[in-house]
Amino acid sequence: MGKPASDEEELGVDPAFVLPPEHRPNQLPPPNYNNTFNSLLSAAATQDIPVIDLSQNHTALQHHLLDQIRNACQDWGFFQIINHTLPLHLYDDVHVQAKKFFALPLQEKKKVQRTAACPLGFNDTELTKNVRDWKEVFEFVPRGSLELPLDLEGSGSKQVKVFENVWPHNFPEFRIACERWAAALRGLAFKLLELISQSLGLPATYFHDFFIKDTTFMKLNYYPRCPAPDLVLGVSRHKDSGGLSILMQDEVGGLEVKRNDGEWIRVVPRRDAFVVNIGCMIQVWTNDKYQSVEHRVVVNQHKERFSVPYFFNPGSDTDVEPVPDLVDIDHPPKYWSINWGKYLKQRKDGNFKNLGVENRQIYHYAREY
Ligand SMILES: O=C(O)CCC(=O)C(=O)O
Ligand SMILES: [Fe+2]
Repeated sequence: MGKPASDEEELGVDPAFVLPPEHRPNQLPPPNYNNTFNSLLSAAATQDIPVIDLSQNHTALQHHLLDQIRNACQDWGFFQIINHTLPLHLYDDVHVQAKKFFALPLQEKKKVQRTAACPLGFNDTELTKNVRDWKEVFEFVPRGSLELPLDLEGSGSKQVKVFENVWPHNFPEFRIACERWAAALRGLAFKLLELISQSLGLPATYFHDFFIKDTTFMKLNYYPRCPAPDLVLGVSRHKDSGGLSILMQDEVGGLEVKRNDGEWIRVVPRRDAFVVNIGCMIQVWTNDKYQSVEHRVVVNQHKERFSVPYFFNPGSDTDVEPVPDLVDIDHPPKYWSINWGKYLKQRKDGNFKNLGVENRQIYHYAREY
């Protein structure tokens, strides 16, 4: 990327991936891989994000569950859920098919490549904060197509552009596995949204209508082994921008969450758990009561890694602003209204090419900004 080849030889990787020193990962001692989830528990960081048991979701224990969710959202912005009742064999199918897809020759994957014109499909040049991520991604929308506004400047035009999923040809089992898993996740996403509403003292279905025509994205993330894991990241530090993120990861580990004291904490992979985190739109709705927390992905020299996030997002035409019930004289609204469709479009454009400026963030809509 404009640098002499010698830089690459010296660094071990293309300089486009190399982070400024202050954003490079801290190296954990090399884990003792023998391919089981348990062996990794001992090698990972000493504190884990809260693990919440969803089987408590019945009258006798619901109070307790809501307390746990409130505490996790306030203290971490992240938690893991167990006893979620989703059939894991559907995830295993996705994992198997994802492995097959990413093992295809690059020219095959590029046939379904994401372009400047369409934010769906395969991508191996994603940027986070304008540095290349050490990963390959396949992205699709569970609804089949995505409608985004054309006008970002506020001319009042309601014109939209419709993007369709792009699936690899002659690979129907890949599409079937992805669509089945996405369909199974939608119910869980609404359930989590209800619990979050209740944990805020709002009616369970308070946010439902915003998500009826959801713009949910799913990603299959593939992080290849990396010769220089101390210089690059699979995904640089970022906050998820939408509603809720619900992620399955394999046993390798690498996801790190920024604790409120600024320390990066490794999320311990659990076969039976989803990682759930609050996105920026929930931060705006809750007027900062629940915040979207920075996280990043560390890669490693020994093992490739897969993860499958489900980004549960509101409908494109949703105007997101602090919920009136969460605002009062002591807690005045911190944000102006954000049109989710326009915000999403701007962020997608920024992830695709280096626009030379910081990507759109919610603090650009903060009232005192
Ligand atoms: O791979 C992971 O564990 C997290 C990925 C992530 O943060 C993202 O895709 O936004
Ligand atoms: Fe993320």
